[in-house]
Amino acid sequence: MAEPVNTPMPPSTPVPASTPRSMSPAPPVPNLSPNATMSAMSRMFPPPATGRATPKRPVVLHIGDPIKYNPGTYAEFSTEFEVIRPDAAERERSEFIRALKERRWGDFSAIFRPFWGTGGEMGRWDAELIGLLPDTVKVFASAGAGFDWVDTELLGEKGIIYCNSGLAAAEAVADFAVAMIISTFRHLPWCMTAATFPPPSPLSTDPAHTDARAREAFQTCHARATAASHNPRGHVLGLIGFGNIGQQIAAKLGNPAFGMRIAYHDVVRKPAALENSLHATFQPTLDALLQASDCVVLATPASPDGRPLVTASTLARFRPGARFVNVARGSLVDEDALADALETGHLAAAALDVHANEPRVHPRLVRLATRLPAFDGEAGGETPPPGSGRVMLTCHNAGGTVETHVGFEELSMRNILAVLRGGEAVTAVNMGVLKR
Ligand SMILES: O=CC(=O)O
Repeated sequence: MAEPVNTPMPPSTPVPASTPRSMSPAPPVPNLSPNATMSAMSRMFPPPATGRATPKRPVVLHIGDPIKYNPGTYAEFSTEFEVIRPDAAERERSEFIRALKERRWGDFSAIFRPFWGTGGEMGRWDAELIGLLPDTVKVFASAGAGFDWVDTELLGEKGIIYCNSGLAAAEAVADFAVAMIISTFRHLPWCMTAATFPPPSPLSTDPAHTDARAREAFQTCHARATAASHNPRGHVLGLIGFGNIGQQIAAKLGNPAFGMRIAYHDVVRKPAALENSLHATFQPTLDALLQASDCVVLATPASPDGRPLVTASTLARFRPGARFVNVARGSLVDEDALADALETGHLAAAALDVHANEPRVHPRLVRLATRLPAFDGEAGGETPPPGSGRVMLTCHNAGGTVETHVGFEELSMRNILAVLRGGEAVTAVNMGVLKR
């Protein structure tokens, strides 16, 4: 049964630290400070002043968890609209389809998904689901930056505006990317694995540090990681995608902070004023970017056809010893080819927050992340052998902060308020294909 939600908010379950982010073409980088308050967010995404009373309140279909962080905006939202929230069972695909077919929720005007971790139970928003939406739907506003799970073009053909929330996630993703980029220069997975090696057995009473293998792992890493580690300063950071996230990464790692030299490639060159303010050099082709970069970062949406951008042939064009970071989508990378490039040492290191078959992480990459480099006895030299301990792997966490979720909720509501009041959406992504 649908849960009526025009009542005070129930406490909701904690928001999973899943991950939002957007690589969509960027408006100017907003000041989404970690301390952004509800009212600050409201100022950032103000509703247009075109509200008009309607005799019957438009219906909003709210999929996923109840609102948790923005009671003020929600009070406005739920006064203006009749909000219907299908329960978890109704959100399963077969039941969701049945409900749409029998018009269980009537002629709703908007779809509202405020969280990334819930509200996706019905699976991909493809022709099957979109074809069942009533003609009254005008806007679908969702948490999350990526929209590879929804056919935004088809929504546009039906006259439905799709709004993402990448703007709210950009700072969190960029911060996480900074950590990952530094990891590729300093081999943090190796340092961390060595410090905790061997993992203590639950039955052992022997503290790890008395284990000879633990001492050896520590001392080897302490002595040898130096030869493989570099300061990011002066190295070229090559960003594939220069939307909100790419720009924020550039701002955090370029001059004067970390002193990296910023290069980027995107489908559309950014205005000179923006390039100048971020000291960013445009590379007109992907090849040119790869050949110029010491560390390549993916910050671009998934390919519409789901095909990888980073393949064996792309990897062959990276500089020998380059580093690679992915905070975009796992589907953009051929993971076997990446494992090959790390095992041969063509790439020095990688850091991957996203994976092609989440929640499964590619076993070759896991091995590369968790095995300590095996030195070839005393004769092994200073440089560690390629591959092992050179990959940082995380669980699609980059965008997952409280501040991001505060922004997701607020921005999704602001988008719906704007469109249903007859104004402009704040973060529409499919206006180019919208049939009115
Ligand atoms: O990956 C998460 C998102 O798309 O926001």
